[in-house]
Amino acid sequence: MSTAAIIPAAGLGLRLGGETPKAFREVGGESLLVHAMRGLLAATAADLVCFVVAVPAGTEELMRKELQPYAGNVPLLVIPGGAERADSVRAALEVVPVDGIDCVLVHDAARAFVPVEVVERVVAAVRDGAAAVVPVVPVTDTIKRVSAAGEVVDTPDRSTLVAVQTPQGFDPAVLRRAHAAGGIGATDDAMLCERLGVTVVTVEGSEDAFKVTRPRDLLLAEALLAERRLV
Ligand SMILES: Nc1ccn([C@@H]2O[C@H](COP(=O)(O)OP(=O)(O)OP(=O)(O)O)[C@@H](O)[C@H]2O)c(=O)n1
Ligand SMILES: C[C@](O)(CO)[C@H](O)COP(=O)(O)O
Repeated sequence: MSTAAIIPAAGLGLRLGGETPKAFREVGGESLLVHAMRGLLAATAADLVCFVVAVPAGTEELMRKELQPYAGNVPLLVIPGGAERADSVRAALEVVPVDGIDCVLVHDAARAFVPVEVVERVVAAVRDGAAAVVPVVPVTDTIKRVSAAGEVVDTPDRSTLVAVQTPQGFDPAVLRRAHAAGGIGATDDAMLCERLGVTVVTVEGSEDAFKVTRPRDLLLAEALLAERRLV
């Protein structure tokens, strides 16, 4: 059986700023898009990659041809994104084949530097029978719930909190059912599965799987790549 990887990369990157869409911002001479794909391919965790991108209509095939050399023989799909991240993932689910695929990874292009071992842990957990799997890291700040007025409502016990990353791994049928049920405000795909009552399993993530969101994250990404080149 095979693994299909969906790489949501169609965001506007508003918090990052700049003219170039976030997924195409380069770090170490390569785009976040390519870095993200490399991480999945290094874990031999993608037999098909579907990029969901924000490019001018009709240029998807050109983008696919530009990306294909980085993917070797792994077939690529490139499709336009949707208004929200969940819409982009849902669009990918409509083109990713059903037959022969027993694991779907959904991996943010913005989390371009996820270590191979995290990807491997996610895939292994899906292959071990988990319907939904998320990589997580401990929370280091105290997190408080606040009211609309900005007043603290309560402080969840930090030991019960984790920060969730990608790639998230799924049984394809469960992920499709979760997206079909939909619901607004889902900031990750696991959340849609939770709404169906699906058990979501956690595996150890990594600080290196941070999400490039703000300008300072690009500095961190450059430092991370430099560090990796030293070892
Ligand atoms: N409509 C959208 C929104 C987001 N994404 C992707 O989902 C991932 C996580 O989203 P985020 O980090 O929020 O990216 P942006 O939405 O681009 O960032 P911002 O909120 O700052 O605009 C990114 O790889 C982004 O490209 C997507 O494919 N389609
Ligand atoms: C999917 C995600 O990376 C898990 O932490 C995160 O929810 C994406 O949020 P964003 O606001 O779309 O960056």
